[in-house]
Amino acid sequence: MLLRTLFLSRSLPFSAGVILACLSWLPVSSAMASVGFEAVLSFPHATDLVASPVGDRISWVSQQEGARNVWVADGPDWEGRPLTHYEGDTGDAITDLRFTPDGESVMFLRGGARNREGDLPNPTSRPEGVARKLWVVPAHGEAVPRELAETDDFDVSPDGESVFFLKDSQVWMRGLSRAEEGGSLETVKNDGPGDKPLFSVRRGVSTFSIAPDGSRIAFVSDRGDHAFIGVYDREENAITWLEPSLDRDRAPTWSPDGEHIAFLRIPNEKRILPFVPRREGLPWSIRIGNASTGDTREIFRADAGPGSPFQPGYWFVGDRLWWGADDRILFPWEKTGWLHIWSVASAGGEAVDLTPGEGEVQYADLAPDRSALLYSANHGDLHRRHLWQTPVAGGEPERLTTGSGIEWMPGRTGSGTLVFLASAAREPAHPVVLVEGARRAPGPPLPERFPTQGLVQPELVSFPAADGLQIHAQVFLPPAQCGRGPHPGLLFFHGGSRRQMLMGFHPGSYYSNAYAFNQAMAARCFVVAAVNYRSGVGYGMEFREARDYGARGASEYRDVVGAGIYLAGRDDVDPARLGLWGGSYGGYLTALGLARASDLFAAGVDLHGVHDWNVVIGNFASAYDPGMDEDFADLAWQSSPMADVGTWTSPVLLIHGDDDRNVPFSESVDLAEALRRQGTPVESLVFPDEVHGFLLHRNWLAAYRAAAAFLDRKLAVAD
Ligand SMILES: CC(=O)N[C@@H](C)C(=O)N[C@@H](C)C(=O)N[C@@H](C)C(=O)O
Repeated sequence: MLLRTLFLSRSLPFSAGVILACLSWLPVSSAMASVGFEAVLSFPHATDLVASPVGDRISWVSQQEGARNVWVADGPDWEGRPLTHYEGDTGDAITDLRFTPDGESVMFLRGGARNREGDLPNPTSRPEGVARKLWVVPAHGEAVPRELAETDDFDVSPDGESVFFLKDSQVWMRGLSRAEEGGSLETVKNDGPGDKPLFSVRRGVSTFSIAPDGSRIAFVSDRGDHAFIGVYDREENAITWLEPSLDRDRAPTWSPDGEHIAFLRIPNEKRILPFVPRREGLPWSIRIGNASTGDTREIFRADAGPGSPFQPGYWFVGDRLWWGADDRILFPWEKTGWLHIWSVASAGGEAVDLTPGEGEVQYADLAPDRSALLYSANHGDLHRRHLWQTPVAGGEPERLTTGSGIEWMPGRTGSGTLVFLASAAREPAHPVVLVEGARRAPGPPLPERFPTQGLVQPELVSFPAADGLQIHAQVFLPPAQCGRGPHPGLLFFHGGSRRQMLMGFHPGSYYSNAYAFNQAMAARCFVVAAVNYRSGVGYGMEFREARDYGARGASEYRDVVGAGIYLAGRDDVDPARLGLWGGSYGGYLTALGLARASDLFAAGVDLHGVHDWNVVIGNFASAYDPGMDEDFADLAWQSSPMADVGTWTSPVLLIHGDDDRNVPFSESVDLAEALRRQGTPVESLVFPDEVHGFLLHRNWLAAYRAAAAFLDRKLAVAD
């Protein structure tokens, strides 16, 4: 950087230029150094927070520089401590954290999720291969994790005596016992049906749920264009189907008395494709099934229009129902154009909007006594998340948190303590316990080298897209040491696209890293704008299901242009030095911007980007055949960067892991070939056996370092 400044400063005689450049470089270098990538990515990121159903205890997963571990904290001191001690950047995800019913042990899965072909990720290319296993560790004392089974899904019986798990898409069972009082749980080898599943189902089981008394298991058997819900009775050794239909039944949810099951019934619709707007659907319904007879009855049916397609929510709400107190069934519904949680009596009747207002629920769960719903949402503060609780039959929601931070994943311990995950502009995701109204942070602490003081508070801005739609972005400004500018500008586009960047560190690890990178690029004297483009979440259904977005016309490209014009129009930005970067869907918008507007955007970094919708849609929808609807396939092609590669002249850095299950590696291979053929400068960085959202911390570090170096080379100094 210094060398380029030395020899490119035209406005002063060389000697003065040298002196000024040296002087001007030193504070900038200190700013850059104060937010180095190693340091700004050194934070612990908390996920998967769970509250013990008994007593005052929490557990969560802490991921720090690639090492992932299970932590625990106990009231009243709430001092966090690790229960596991996995070291190193191994890429082994820890998920599905769960307390045993007595709160004395924590169970979890270790190992990444399978792809559609059933392959487990192996980003370190271990020659011996990898596994995904269920572990249990005592929540106190000398915690030694014990392996229970190789599986992808599990649950513990309500009495804590048995563990049920999925293996080869069938349900297996093992007894649980403790070798000694207070010791670790272990499976009792000979308790259970030996070396075969507890029961076998044709076409297998995709999910299951154990009845409150442990005597029966409700399960979903997904059979392609339809899905059944069955109930296996352990004593009768028999399966009862809940009124089988031509639809897709899912989310079996037991009544507290174990006699009934609430479930979703969603009509199959063949031509539902991802990455295109969906505003209407064949209305879905909620039914109550008798677990003994299999008889069912409808208690709710979505109206036509908004909310007619079942919307599971993004990030955390998911495919689920809740059976609340007074037999209220709670469910997500977008009837108002905003994703809310509603409730209806299990006997049927009028549904009630529990989370009214202009905002959408991101995460929800019942309080332990089922009387109230705890949820995180962005009502009144669209660019953050805060917590509320509300009675399951409806009423005025009570706000639990406010302020400039972001809160999500609320829960209550068996003792009633409110616990949640939180972040802020300079604080990555961490667990919080509310004690007498005061926040306690069980840890782990930020490392000394984390550059808290080098981070900026992003500013919220909005600007018109090329078609006038109001678009919001967070702007990260360079520190004073960078001088007045004009500075290079950098636009960031999140992926998904059902995502939203927020006014602080993000709940998701992928975007928490991206937020940190944007902070680091501001410290390198870029003006950075993270753009919440149409088809993202947080702004309601109309914005999310924007007309003609994605493969149906790339209308979100108008937001890319609007963002470029906004940035170029800032006094502190040099319009000749605008860059783009983003991953996956954000890589798609980066590529689209460079392909269609290399005159506006001078360079870009495209991580695992989408470049041909007909390829990527086919990767998600195996039945998709471009030949079946040539008009759509042509529109999808015209909506893809590959269609406009001929006008792409600006340099690009392509970064991709070759075990990418979301966006095939070939998307970057094919784009590179097309660009090379026409002499467009293309650089690349490839990670063998790495998946879509990089599992290895070192790969994120390498990617961000390469991206920053590339953007520095192309944009940092005015020609
Ligand atoms: C079907 C669908 O929408 N899948 C998305 C979750 C998805 O994989 N989108 C990618 C194109 C993408 O953007 N992936 C990451 C970055 C994400 O945030 O999902």
